[in-house]
Amino acid sequence: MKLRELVDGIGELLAESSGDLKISQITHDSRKVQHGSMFVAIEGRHRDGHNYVGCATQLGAVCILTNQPEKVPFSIPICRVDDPRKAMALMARRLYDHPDQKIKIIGVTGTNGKTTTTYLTSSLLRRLGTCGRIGTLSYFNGHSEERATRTTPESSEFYRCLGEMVSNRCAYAAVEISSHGLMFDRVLGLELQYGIFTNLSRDHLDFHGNMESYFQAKHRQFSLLRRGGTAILNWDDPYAKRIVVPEGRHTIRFGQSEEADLRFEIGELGIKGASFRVNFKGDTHDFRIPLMGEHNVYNFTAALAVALCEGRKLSEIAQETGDIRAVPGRLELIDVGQTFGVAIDFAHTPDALQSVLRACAETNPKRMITVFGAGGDRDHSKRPEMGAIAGRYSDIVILTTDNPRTEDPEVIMDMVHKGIKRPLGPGFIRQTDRRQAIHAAIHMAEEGDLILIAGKGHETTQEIHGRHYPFSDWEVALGFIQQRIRAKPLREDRVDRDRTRPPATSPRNPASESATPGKGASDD
Ligand SMILES: CC(=O)N[C@H]1[C@@H](OP(=O)(O)OP(=O)(O)OC[C@H]2O[C@@H](n3ccc(=O)[nH]c3=O)[C@H](O)[C@@H]2O)O[C@H](CO)[C@@H](O)[C@@H]1O[C@H](C)C(=O)N[C@@H](C)C(=O)N[C@H](CCC(=O)O)C(=O)O
Ligand SMILES: Nc1ncnc2c1ncn2[C@@H]1O[C@H](COP(=O)(O)OP(=O)(O)OP(=O)(O)O)[C@@H](O)[C@H]1O
Ligand SMILES: N[C@H](CCC[C@H](N)C(=O)O)C(=O)O
Ligand SMILES: [Mg+2]
Repeated sequence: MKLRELVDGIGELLAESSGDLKISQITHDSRKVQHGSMFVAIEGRHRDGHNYVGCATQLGAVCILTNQPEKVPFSIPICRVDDPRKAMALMARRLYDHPDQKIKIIGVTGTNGKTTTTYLTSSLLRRLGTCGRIGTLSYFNGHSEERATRTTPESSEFYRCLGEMVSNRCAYAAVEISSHGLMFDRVLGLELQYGIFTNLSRDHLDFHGNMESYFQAKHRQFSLLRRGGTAILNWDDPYAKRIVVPEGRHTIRFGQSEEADLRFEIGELGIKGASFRVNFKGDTHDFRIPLMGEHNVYNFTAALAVALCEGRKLSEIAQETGDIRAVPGRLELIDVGQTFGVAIDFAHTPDALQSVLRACAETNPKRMITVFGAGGDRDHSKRPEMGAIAGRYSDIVILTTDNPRTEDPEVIMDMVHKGIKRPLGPGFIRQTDRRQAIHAAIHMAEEGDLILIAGKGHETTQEIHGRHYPFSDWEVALGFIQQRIRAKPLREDRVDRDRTRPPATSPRNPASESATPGKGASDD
């Protein structure tokens, strides 16, 4: 696209003569610059993008988008704007030819359940057309999957990915919209056909300060709904009632509340999944999904709302839920025939941990063993709460390290420890090394016990001081279970190989055989 067309009405070209330049790509990251790129220089919290203008130019950038042209000492065409992130979003949307006008976008916001809901939505829509996805696990453009950098990437990547979905003839895109994404204008300009609100609970207060600001950030998603679009709200969450849906948009309230338009009633919850009855506009059907926990019934119902709006029938969807698969790292069971259960889950907020521990309790384990920690450089206030919840629902708590990032793991663990409210001993172990913590859980487990390894889910690395060390809870746990099986063979009839995923399926860095921090570290 010509530079002049891209900039028109959004910014000011400092040398009008450069208007005919062709721009092929737009990026905020000098490392991703290609020949023909517009480089957006952003002054961030840690680094100043202007320091990378030289590098961007060498890599082929042909124009710089900035609010501080005086910081660009090179003779390169400059576009001046007031806010580079906002301008980048509007220009990226233009460069990729307004992809949100060509496919229906389903935005999902909320503290927990976004990733699961986007997967379920794309699964329920697949008979109507391909559904792309943007979120924590990966970006799927309808043809190939790329490793995710953020849950909601910067607008340059976000719109590029939507553009690829259009080229790959996707009919839909299910996208996770994080509160950071909304605050940093990563999805500015986007028009949503559907806006889902899953729930709101404590998280990210390091960034938002308090729950009210956090809610207001999430609330922004609903201003993106296009006329005729639909807000899909979890009516059992008190925050949903405060969401103001703009005029000319529809609303579907889902949940167990009498007031819900799409109402469900839980039947049975257990290790094999959930059964429940759904009522929508007088039509009632029984559902059974192979996902554990009431929280997954909420996620499923949100996805169901989209499918129903798109014309699918409750009766036909009820017939096809058997092939739904667990999302990687979300209550994924490892079952290679051992006599105790092992579940891997991404719970890293108090509410998620409580939901997942409740789901585990519904399977009536002999003893509940929980291995978990809290991430560094993230909301401190959630740490003791997570400790309290783990203590409340577990017979044995093994407190360990998550991604400490730049923090001291012992300090993080001290904060979680405060909430656990039980003495160190057989019911409460502190083990800083996550690998050793998982080892301890697997070697103490007895027949009928259930081990939950929470916090890292699908992640295949552990982040320590800016370096990512290969580490996969799945692989580490599987290795120790197999070690135990070799030591004492288990009953053949319990082997369920279908529930054992092949190693390192994650789109992120595959973890190496050895999951020991210190080996094979990579820079961020
Ligand atoms: C708080 C936050 O979200 N910060 C994000 C923000 O950082 P920042 O504005 O401070 O940027 P910076 O790191 O100082 O860099 C400034 C500029 O220099 C550029 N740069 C930097 C280095 C270089 O070599 N070349 C270069 O061009 C950067 O691309 C950037 O444009 O912009 C950066 C560039 O896009 C992001 O990498 C960074 O994410 C940080 C690392 C992060 O951890 N974010 C998390 C909290 C996040 O966004 N999470 C949400 C929610 C997760 C969820 O709950 O699901 C998400 O959507 O992922
Ligand atoms: N509807 C829900 N309510 C409460 N907890 C949930 C719900 N759905 C999932 N969880 C819990 O939250 C964890 C993360 O789920 P998921 O990845 O779907 O959420 P997310 O909102 O995408 O999270 P993130 O913000 O980290 O990307 C799960 O592993 C589970 O423990
Ligand atoms: N999307 C989440 C991921 C947290 C994962 C958890 N393992 C941790 O490190 O806290 C975040 O950025 O807060
Ligand atoms: Mg997610």
